[in-house]
Amino acid sequence: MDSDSDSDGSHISATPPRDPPPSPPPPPAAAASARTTILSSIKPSNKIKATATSRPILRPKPTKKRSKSAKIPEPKQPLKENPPQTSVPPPDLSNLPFQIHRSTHKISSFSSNTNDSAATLIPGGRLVSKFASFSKTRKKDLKFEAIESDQNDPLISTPQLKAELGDNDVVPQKIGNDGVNSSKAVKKHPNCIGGSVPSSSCSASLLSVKRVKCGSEGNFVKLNINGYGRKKFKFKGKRSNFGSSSNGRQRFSKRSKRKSRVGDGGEGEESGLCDEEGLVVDIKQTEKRSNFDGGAIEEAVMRVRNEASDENLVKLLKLTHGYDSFRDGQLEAIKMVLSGKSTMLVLPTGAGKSLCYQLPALVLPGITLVVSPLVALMIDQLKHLPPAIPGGLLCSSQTPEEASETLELLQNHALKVLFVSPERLLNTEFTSIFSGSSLLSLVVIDEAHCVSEWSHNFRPSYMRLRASMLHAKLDAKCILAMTATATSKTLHDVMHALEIPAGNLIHAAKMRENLQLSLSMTGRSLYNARMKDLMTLLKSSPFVEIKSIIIYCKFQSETDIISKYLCDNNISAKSYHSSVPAKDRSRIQELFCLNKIRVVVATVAFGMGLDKRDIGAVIHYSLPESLEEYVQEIGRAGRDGRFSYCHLLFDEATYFKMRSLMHSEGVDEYAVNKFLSQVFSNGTNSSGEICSLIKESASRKFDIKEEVMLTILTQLELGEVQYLNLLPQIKVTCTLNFHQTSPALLAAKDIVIAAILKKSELKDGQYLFDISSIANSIRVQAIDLSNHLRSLKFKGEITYELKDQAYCYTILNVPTDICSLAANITKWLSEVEICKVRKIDAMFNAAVFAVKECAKVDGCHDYQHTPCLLRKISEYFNRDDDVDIPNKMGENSRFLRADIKVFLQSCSQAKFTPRAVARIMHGLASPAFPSATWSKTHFWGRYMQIDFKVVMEAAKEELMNFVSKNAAS
Ligand SMILES: Nc1ncnc2c1ncn2[C@@H]1O[C@H](COP(=O)(O)OP(=O)(O)OP(=O)(O)O)[C@@H](O)[C@H]1O
Repeated sequence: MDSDSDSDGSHISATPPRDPPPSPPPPPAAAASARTTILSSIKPSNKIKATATSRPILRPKPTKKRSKSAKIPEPKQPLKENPPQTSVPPPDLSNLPFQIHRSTHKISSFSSNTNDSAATLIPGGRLVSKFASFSKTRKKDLKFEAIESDQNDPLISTPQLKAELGDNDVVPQKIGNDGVNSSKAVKKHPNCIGGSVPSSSCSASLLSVKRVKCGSEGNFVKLNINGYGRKKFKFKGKRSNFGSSSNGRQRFSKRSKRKSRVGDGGEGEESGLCDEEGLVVDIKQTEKRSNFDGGAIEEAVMRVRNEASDENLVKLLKLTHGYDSFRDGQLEAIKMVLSGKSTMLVLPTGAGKSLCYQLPALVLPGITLVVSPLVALMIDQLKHLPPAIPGGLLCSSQTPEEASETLELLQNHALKVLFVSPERLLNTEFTSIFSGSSLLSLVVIDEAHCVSEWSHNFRPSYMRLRASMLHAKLDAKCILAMTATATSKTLHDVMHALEIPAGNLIHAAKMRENLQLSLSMTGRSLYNARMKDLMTLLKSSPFVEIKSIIIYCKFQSETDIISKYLCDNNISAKSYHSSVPAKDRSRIQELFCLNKIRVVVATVAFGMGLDKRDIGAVIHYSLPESLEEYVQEIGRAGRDGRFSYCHLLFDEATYFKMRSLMHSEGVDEYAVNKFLSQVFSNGTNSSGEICSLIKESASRKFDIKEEVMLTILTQLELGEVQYLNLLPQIKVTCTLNFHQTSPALLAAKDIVIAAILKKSELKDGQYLFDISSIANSIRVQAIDLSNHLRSLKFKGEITYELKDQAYCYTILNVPTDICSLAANITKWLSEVEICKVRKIDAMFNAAVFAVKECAKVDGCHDYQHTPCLLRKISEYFNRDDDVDIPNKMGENSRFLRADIKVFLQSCSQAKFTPRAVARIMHGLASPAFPSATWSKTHFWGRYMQIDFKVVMEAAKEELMNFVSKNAAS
């Protein structure tokens, strides 16, 4: 396929040229003058009002009392002392599932040794190692902007905060609660909070956890994720054991989520310090930790084991987490799990789902395995484990040594909680640890909606998480599935896959009541208008007073433009998306958490695993893809229980663009057919030979996105007939050099090297070979071969480079009828595509309803539509997903067929499918038709407003005409 040619004839069309591209945002001066105009009309009202202009202009309200300049944002005051200044009556806080307290303490930072990355913690209070809080999101694809597959990528950068903030930002002198000057506040992994952790012996006996032998550096596991800061953790200052805080050494620890809520629980105000990963350190909590009574916990655990009564559980909660009571749904979920019942738990964002596995993990005899979709999330959750619960994680970025250290801890019963990605379950070495071992007590599926293709965030790797597989491979006795956002259809699907009985659903997904939802619609394609509206919004009350804001955008380019625009207008802002280097993303998150950046302008990549409690506003600069995404993102605001503000700016043009994007993963039966033929081209092989499919080239060849290929492969493994067995993905093309021993000598004592010499091609003195074919020739797993090469490299014998990430599998059954299999798979994928389109339609319709149709009763007024949006959200989550949602798409255009015809003539050398043509007409890039080439065509994105299916139908007809004409001539 010649997809790189852009025909000269593309300028000929039946329609006039498109609108000119949007002009850049106004210069700061212009914006400033606009601002002056707006400010001159300030009225003492905080309501958002429309001006006489056609575009809604949001008027700022003067700040009643501001003690500091806008540059140094004030910390929010305690709610009780300073209720939000809004015309909307503050919510009835007594209804909140938690009490609200605010810190009046100064936020400051402290120094740390930041170069090490780490991850596993074991009882004994040693910091096993430490890691940065953020990982790289590899995919640029919008849909998966926030999703990091452990299998695929995530680079975790190590923060260099001290260097980045400069010494001024470092607060090295901290006086411990015991009065001792702990001049070096050494950063610790929070799951191993130095002196504040209970005595190891108590913890170990309590949990029947064996202490692991440790070297001079203590119980240490290195986890230098993805090579960042690949240094051993160097402990600065005197290391203390569990309970050693009693020796007078003050420890600063990251404030865990539960710590922050200790303050909430009415135990006085927090003392907030920020550590270099941006998490607040709470001295009071550290005191709690140092008072941590392992013996008491052990007794409380025993009592719960004897009788899981409310009283016993509350006592345990108090001892482990410091909370006085459970929140809605928690106690019920914990009791279900403790009684061995698989449970589906739906709680809103920030409602405390983690606790529902943390306590059972402590009480249950075996290990709790937590499957999580993002490495960033795993890290976050590991950090927030209470000190009594030793945890670890396994991810693909670890070296084999690091991973085997964690595995050793696991097998030695030194871990109670282990975080893994779903891809880990492809690893038979890993799953074999559990099968038939009774090692595992509980499997937790975090973000369980990812299991369902009807969710807003379906992950192919999550498909693997079916009860049958979990029982068979892991010997899982009990499953806890958790999510904050799932429609009835998604829930049904997840519960079906995980075999959770309907009666075991705990659904307390009522939205938090401290979020005020407002929205405004901007004029069509008025890029500048939207930008100005945003600026006006930020200069208006209540946003002008808010010190911590996230602005969500759909496109990476938007985040860069907006953050620059805000900076030009004296608002400290940074853009955040998956193309920002991992290290910079880490830094941005840190600075945001330190309140050194007021606004983060981000794609969906930002937020997951972020527990910044004082985010006062979330602004959507463009429409979220679904109400699920909207709910998830606004859920970042107001985690401290304070009144917080969420504004949605939207417009029709962006809706059309995004609706088009919902079709970007669709596939044709033709492509699926070709793909399946390639997958099964090797036929069955009883010896279980490894087949591999290089992701990038296959994706281009079949014009199917990588994520979709994986979905198909997973379906082939998990469908009614098991056609294949997926193996972990690896890079298959290897270029190798020998260094110490001669190749022949090494081959004589190493079977792998012998095979390489036999099967590789010698090119410029380097040996070039395919990992899977070498593995097949000596009948080892590809992953084992890679590990073997790694160890030879470690010994200095060889160096090598790997490239070409590939899907690996073994074929179990070859389908008798590939065509009907392809038809079935395509039908299923097209239903998924329709479902995504419905989701964005539902989002758009809810927003349009609020703006245009809301009768402004029940408390809605001006731009503020909390009641009606909440109603729409609730209806959406409770109704059947299959209902058709009216949409604004055009049914046809009289120029469409003519334009397609001209386009096909002008690109006669390229091979198109109807979908490929429709994508180009909708301005959608695909692996075989990249935007770098095809966006140059005159027709790119011209028919975005015509329903994709209609364009595809027209393309099909024109292609048939074109082919028959060519055949005739
Ligand atoms: N019973 C409780 N009392 C007080 N605070 C609690 C309680 N349970 C949990 N919390 C706190 O609530 C916060 C949010 O908890 P958690 O991170 O588990 O929420 P979540 O439901 O997983 O949110 P998300 O869906 O955004 O990941 C944490 O700071 C946690 O410590």
